[in-house]
Amino acid sequence: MLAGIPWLLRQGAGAGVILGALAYITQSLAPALGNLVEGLGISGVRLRVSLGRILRSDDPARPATGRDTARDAGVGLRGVTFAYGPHAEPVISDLDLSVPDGDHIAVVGPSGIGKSTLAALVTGVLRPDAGQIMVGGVPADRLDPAHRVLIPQEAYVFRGSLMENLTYLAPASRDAVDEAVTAVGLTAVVERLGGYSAEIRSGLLSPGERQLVALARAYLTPARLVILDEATCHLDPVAEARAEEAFARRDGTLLVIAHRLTSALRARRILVMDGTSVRLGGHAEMLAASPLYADLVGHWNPTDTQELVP
Ligand SMILES: Nc1ncnc2c1ncn2[C@@H]1O[C@H](COP(=O)(O)OP(=O)(O)OP(=O)(O)O)[C@@H](O)[C@H]1O
Repeated sequence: MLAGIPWLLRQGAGAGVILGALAYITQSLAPALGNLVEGLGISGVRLRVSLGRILRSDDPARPATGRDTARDAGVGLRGVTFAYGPHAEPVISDLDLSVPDGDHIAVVGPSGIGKSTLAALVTGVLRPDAGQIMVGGVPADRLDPAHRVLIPQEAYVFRGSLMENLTYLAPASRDAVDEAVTAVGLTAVVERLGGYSAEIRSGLLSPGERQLVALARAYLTPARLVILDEATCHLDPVAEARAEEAFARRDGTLLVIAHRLTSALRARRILVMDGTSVRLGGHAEMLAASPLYADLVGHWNPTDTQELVP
């Protein structure tokens, strides 16, 4: 998709790392790349250099940063097909999907089936080879980034104060920050660090704590379409439930790429991607309609912390 992607893949960057980083670029974090301190599964310096090249690229395939205003946070896909190259097998094939404004959907499926790719398409980071993706009546790649926020698995924090990290995407009052911190379950971290003026530096935060910061940062934006792409995978199940429920209570549409089956049970509807078909429905409906989902539920032990990889 981008000139830098093959280079990044050769350096060992996974799809999630690349998509997450590109999503952050389209979410206005580009100026902070120079201060990127951690959250990367590969060499931060090498990734930074490559992303710098991508940002300077005149490649027309580069992610769009549109400015169109959505009328709501509904998502519609019609006949969407996407492959990672002209000769590659499509990851998404002729997909139709309608997610009304205010819906809460969990996306479930085996590793490598295309869940992050779907998230990147809806976010406008990737463009479909065929078909159309609309958010609130606007093509996804022309949407003003302020209308949606993607929180990828790789949670980025930056050199600067905790407050700067939390309010990077949108300015917020102290009360709003307090509310977001309480809602996603970041309070204990703020207390441990000694308050919002604490300086964030490499090694200070665990992966789970970085995810909580990224979640609170997203919670503070006005975006009404929120996409959590395994954004809580480093949290324990209780912390994950708290953070996810905070976003479910928030006004707008929530798409959760599920890391644990509990995310599916919390959602209003479940999108099951199993390679041959994509089905959408409630828990009971999916149990009856999707052998893959029934299998996942059948093997699920509510007392353990197993992940959603069949
Ligand atoms: N940048 C890329 N270039 C080429 N192929 C890619 C790229 N990113 C993803 N893929 C491939 O596309 C397919 C779907 O990947 P994707 O990351 O969307 O799956 P996923 O369901 O999110 O997986 P996981 O649950 O492991 O995160 C996989 O076969 C993957 O190897």
